Amino acid sequence: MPLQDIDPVHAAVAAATFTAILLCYSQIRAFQHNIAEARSTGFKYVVLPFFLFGAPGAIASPLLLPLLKLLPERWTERWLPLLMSASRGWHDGYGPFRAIGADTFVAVSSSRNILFTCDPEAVNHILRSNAFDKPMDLLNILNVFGPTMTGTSNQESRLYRKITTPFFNENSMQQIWTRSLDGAQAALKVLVGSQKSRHVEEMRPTLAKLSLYLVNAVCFESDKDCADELQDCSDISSSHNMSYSHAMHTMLDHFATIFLTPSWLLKTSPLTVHKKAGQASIELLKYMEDLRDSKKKDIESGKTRKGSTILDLIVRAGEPPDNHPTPVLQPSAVIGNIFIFMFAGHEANANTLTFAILLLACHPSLQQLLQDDIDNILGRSAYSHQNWCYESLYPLLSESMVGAIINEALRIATVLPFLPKAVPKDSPQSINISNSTHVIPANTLVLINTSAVHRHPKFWPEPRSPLSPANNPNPVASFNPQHWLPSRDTLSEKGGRSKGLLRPQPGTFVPFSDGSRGCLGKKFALVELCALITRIFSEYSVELAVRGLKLDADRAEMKREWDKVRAVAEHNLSAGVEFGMSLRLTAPLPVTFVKRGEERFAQL
Ligand code: HEM
Repeated sequence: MPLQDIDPVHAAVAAATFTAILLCYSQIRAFQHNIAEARSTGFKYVVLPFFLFGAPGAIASPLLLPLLKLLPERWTERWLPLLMSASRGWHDGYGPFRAIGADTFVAVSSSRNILFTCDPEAVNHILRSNAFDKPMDLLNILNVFGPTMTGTSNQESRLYRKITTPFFNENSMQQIWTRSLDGAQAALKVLVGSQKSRHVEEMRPTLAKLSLYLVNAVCFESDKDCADELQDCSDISSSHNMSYSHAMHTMLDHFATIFLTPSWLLKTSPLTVHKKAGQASIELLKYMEDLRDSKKKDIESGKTRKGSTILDLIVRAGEPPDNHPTPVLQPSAVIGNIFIFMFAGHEANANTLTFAILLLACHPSLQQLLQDDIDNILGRSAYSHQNWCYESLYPLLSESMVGAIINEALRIATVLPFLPKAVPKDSPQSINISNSTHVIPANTLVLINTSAVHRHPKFWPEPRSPLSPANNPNPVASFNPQHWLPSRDTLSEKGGRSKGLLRPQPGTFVPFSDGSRGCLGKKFALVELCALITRIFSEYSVELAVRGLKLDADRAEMKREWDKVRAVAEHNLSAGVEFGMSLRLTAPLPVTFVKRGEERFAQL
């Protein structure tokens, strides 16, 4: 038939049909191939209709997931929780593993297979083996300002770690200890003022500013006043439109928008969300460039001590060494790594501290045990934190109820519900579980589900709440710092004991990850949290805010009101928790800070 006789509509339909058949065929082939690979591992497998991870997943999820949720549950119960891992992973905890009946399994999709695991042997092996890399396609979200230690391959990240590791020495720990004690005092002034007790509607914003202030003071040489930073009243210089802290927190609140929207659109879009996100990222970039430039000047004029801060180490590595034309760090990596330390160095601390305080507010009797330990350890120096010596007190406090509470908050409110890893594209990796070897095919994505690891029923049995058994998960009912102090309360046998605190079996407690890509700031975070908790609870108790109760209310009435407020707290600490850049409480949970001795609900 001559070409001009072909009906264009028919031609288009034929082309579309052919393309659709080709697409279906290639999808079926890809599924067949990936199912065969999943079988070859010897693990159970589940088939996913889509691969909803990384940037395409983040765009498609808001449209697809609500539709998939409309399907009958019995069709979706095995795979939908896996597709919703990013938003629901913490809530579901061990649930998906229980549903599938295995601690390690493969989720098959046409584009890529995912190995999900919460098995301690597998977790320990994967985290400690350098052969498992980071999935850069998923983590490049962190490289918005330039390559970062967290968002790059093992090889590149090793260079950034080598440059910054010298900062994490005992001198820096001493500094974070002292600054945190002063910072806690400033935060208490903002939260409670000079009153004996005060309701605080939302504690997290103040604690987030405090953690950001601390990381800037110790790692980035900021000389800003803590009280000014906490109240957002530091001077904003003429070259900026937002305070530093406002820029950082707005940027983190809009991280996904910034990552997914092209920068030209952020600049020109009329949408408020784009404008806010764009302005915050521009402002934050300017702040980081200002820091870099003023450090460069100090280095040139010899005004600064070599290697004393993260800023110094990063900026020096960005300068060409004598007789060398190129620096060790590229300019974009200088800014990228300044950003990652600012972000990683405060967000997780603020969230962990918020959870720890709120969980203690729900448990007055545990708070009392904490304060007993603090009093015993501090002795007569209790009221003047200026004399609290890091070298002598930190080891004691970290092995007491203070350390137990930090570990328990890290266990329950797992800051990162997943640790992503990847099998290299060109070499399959084997893991041993219970004396069986499993070969994981090349390019498999590996998701260590830390929420399931930390709530694995075999290692961390959880009591149900008598108040609201329906809450799932139930951090309030599960909060049991005495897990960590077996000598106070003999719980189930779980591994050995390191000095005072329980040392859990390898692979059952990994809030900071582990191995060569484990958290570089682990001790920094633990020292900061220890100082803040000790300083706050040495002087104050924190109670759930029970409003409208008369001063002469009798014990029964007080108990009734308290139980009501606690049930709301249990619900909010479960349903009101979200994962964005890290796990956060987003529901309101007002508390009352009370001078010790003035508590109203301690004895109920
Ligand atoms: C409660 C506080 C903290 C928690 C729970 C925490 C947790 C983690 C986890 C789980 C990772 C591994 C992430 C992954 O594998 O994708 C990590 C990495 C990292 N953390 Fe932390 N972190 C905390 C505080 C800090 C602090 C205070 C700093 C710095 C001052 C810091 C700096 C880093 C850095 C630089 C990395 C990247 C390491 C690498 O990729 O090689 N973190 N953190």
